[in-house]
Amino acid sequence: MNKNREHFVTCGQMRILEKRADENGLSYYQMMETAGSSAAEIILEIDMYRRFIAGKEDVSDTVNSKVAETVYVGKSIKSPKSYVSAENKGCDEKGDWSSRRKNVLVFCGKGNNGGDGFVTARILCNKGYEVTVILVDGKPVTSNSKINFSLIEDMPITIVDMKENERALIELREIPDIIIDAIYGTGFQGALNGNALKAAIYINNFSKGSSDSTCRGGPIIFALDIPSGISGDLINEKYLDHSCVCADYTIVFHAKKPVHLQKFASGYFGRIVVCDIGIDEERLWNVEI
Ligand SMILES: NC(=O)C1=CN([C@@H]2O[C@H](COP(=O)(O)OP(=O)(O)OC[C@H]3O[C@@H](n4cnc5c(N)ncnc54)[C@H](O)[C@@H]3O)[C@@H](O)[C@H]2O)[C@@H](O)CC1
Ligand SMILES: [K+]
Repeated sequence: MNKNREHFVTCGQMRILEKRADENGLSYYQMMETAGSSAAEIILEIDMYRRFIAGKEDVSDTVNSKVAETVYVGKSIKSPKSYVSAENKGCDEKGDWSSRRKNVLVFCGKGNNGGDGFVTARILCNKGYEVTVILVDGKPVTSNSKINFSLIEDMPITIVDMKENERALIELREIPDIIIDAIYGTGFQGALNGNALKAAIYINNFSKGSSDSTCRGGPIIFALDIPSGISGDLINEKYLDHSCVCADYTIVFHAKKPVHLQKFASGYFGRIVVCDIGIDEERLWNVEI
């Protein structure tokens, strides 16, 4: 690897790495579980910290360095059901720190980025958050995303399908405390349209661009992997769709994608936190195929 430039992988390279990881003992399911659960940990940490210092002082730099220095490493993965019970045990200890249950809106697409969103939704629910999942493009279609959707269906999570209810966003009564964008990640190309565009407009109503939501009021907006509407491989400003989601934090899985390095798009990412999902890139590039 060239040490003089910041490390990144293209979306195509990411797909190859995930495939090789899956063939070499780290399943697609494990990677999704790690991505979603690590994202939940990061969100919990930032939210608790924000609450702790709310209104007292400007701590944006402290939060930045605290989060940036944290490396989120993949955990050993068990069966889907064992996760749910493990999280429930943690809930008694950690779920009661809030006098008011905080509202989380998780916008999920039908692909694997949406699958990450279901994992995050499940964990935040088990930690005592009041979670609403918005299905932007209807029910999930990828196999791991379907499994993770099935895990939240019986939980006390409100699930709203924008395909079935055109007024879904209008009917959202409360201003959320946290918004999670899990509509599109590395599988997206082009420009937002339809319900995804409506969702991005809804989210961006709350986003204040570069102003730091850790200190300002209103919901904190987290994007999983890439703010929806931005293509991961984009390197030409001409093709940037400005209706994309504008996040306060972007939680990037494994490594930055080319667009994360582009100055012209930096206003949409907020702070970037790169999160290890267990992929040993050096080894995987060298495995025999
Ligand atoms: N492959 C895996 O197992 C893993 C994937 N991960 C997550 O999965 C993401 C990639 O997942 P996918 O490859 O399923 O793709 P995405 O979930 O990013 O998006 C796929 C969907 O977007 C649609 N789409 C693409 N361009 C569009 C456009 N212009 N308008 C409307 N719809 C459009 C596609 O038809 C497809 O249905 C990553 O960013 C990451 O968040 C992580 O969970 C880690 C493991
Ligand atoms: K996203």
